[in-house]
This record gives sequence, C-alpha cells and structure tokens, in this order.
Amino acid sequence: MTTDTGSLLDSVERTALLTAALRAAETRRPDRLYEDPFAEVLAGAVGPGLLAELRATTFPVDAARTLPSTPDYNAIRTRFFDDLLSEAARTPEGRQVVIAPAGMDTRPFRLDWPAGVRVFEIDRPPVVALKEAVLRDIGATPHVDRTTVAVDLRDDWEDELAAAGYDPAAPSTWLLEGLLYYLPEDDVHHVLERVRGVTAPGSVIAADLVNAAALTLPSMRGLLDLFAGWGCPWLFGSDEPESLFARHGVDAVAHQPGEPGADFGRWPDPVPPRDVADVRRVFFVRGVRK
Ligand SMILES: C[S@@+](CC[C@H](N)C(=O)[O-])C[C@H]1O[C@@H](n2cnc3c(N)ncnc32)[C@H](O)[C@@H]1O
Repeated sequence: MTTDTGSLLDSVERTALLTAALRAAETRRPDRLYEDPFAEVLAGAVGPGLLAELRATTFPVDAARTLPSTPDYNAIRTRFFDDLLSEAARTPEGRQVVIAPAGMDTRPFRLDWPAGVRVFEIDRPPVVALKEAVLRDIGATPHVDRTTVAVDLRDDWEDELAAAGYDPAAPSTWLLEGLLYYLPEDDVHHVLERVRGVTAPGSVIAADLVNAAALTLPSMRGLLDLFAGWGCPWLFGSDEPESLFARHGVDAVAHQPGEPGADFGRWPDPVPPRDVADVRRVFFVRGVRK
C-alpha cells in the first residue's frame, strides 16, 4: 500500500489527511507550536491538495489576512490537546487513553509517555488500514503501548474496544478531536452517551466543537461550502458546550482559542465574550465524568 491510497478514503475520512497536511505545514514553521515528523508522509498525496483548496478558500490570494486562520486554529488545537494528554498521562485517569477518532494523529509516536500507559486509537477501518500501512512502511515505533480499534463510532463499538484491552471499570482519558461537527446532532448525543457508558467516574473527557453561528455566518460561507462540496458538511455546533456535556454526565469547562492557556502566542485578537452573537467560535472542552 502506498500513501496514494488516500484517494480510497471517503470524504470525511480524507479530513484526516487534511489534518495531517496542516500538521506538516505547522511543523515546517520556525515558530511551530509542536513538531509532528510523521505528518508529511501521513498526509500522502491527497492531504496537500486539500490544504491548498482550504487556503485558497479561506484566504483568496488578494484578500487581507486579518483574522487567525484555520491553520492557526488547528495548530492551537493540536498543542492544547498535546498538553492535556501529556498532563493526564501522569495521573491515574491517564493510564488508559482513548483517541476517538485518531485519524492520522501521531501522539503515541511523538509525545513522551510514562511507562504503563495504554493508548487506544479508534477510527474507521479504511483510515486505520492506511495509517498502519504508512507507519509500517516508514518503520515508526510508538513510545507507548498502542492499540488500534477499527470501528465506526456511530455503531456499537464498546465490545471491540474492550476486546482490545480497554477496561471500562478503570478511569480513563478520552479525546474526541475533529469529530463532533461532522456528525448530525442525534449522532453527537449517541457518541457522548456511549462514552459515558464505558467510562468510570473521574475519567477525563476532552473534545473540540464549534458554535452554532459557525454553521451559518456569511463569513463562514466559503469554508462551509468547501467542506460541503467535499461531501463532509459541518452539521453540528453548540453555543453551550458545558450544558451539552453535562447532559451526558460530564462536568466540563470550555476554552476558546485566544483565552489564557489556549493562545500559545498565535491568537492576536481578544476573544469576544460569550454573550456576543454572530461570532465564529471554537471550543476546546475539558471535562470530568461524574
Ligand atoms: C478531521 S479528522 C481528525 C482526526 C484526529 N482526531 C486528528 O485530529 O488528527 C476526522 C476523523 O474523523 C473520523 N471519523 C468521522 N466520522 C467517524 C465515525 N463515525 N466513526 C469513526 N471515525 C470517524 C474520520 O475517519 C477522520 O479520521
């Protein structure tokens, strides 16, 4: 299998290659927020093309660039969750970590993990197959006990996760990154309810999501049309991430890029207060399962 087989992935699966291309581009920056030495090869032949389309859509070459871009969001998001997982791995809740979906995420290969941690990576079978083939080709070795679980998160996946060695009775840390906006609302609740069902109290649940206005603002039209045109429209946004997670048994706090602890010097503008409407927002959620 070669990296060109990325063209065999469906539209939402291909967003994993876009994310890898974003991480490869971030890795090339002198002021990078993290380093992902595997991102370029994992992005394959398809990822850079998707990124080029994204850049052309978000910032037409003649347009003034005044706002943080999707690459900035993505860099901050990756670093925010890198830090969260690195911290969690040193607590009892971080002895088992589930990255769902994992896409082309390489945290098991590029972060330092304490001994005894297990990482489970969930994604759809074609993504897992492609990623494993690429990583095998380049001889990448994880720094942690890593297991892949090839399932669709909309299906029943709990037994497969347990069969892979995950213990639902023990505390855990979950990262739902780059997923929720691609799901219809019913599936968002379904996934969060299932996560609740397989997590012990005290477990850490993290996720990113967008607000409702991000799905309708005229200034978002280009980006929304791009993803819709690719076949993976953004479907879900929430203005109250804390309430969303509370409904599923998680006591959560949401951070926005640009707020203390979530800017990393990459966010130039003040973050408008939550009661200001018609602003595109991204939320990084960190919660504890009650
Ligand atoms: C934008 S990528 C993010 C991947 C990873 N979290 C990262 O940040 O690199 C979205 C991923 O979600 C996966 N995905 C989307 N819907 C899914 C589902 N129903 N079940 C499992 N994975 C899904 C896709 O296959 C893709 O790998």
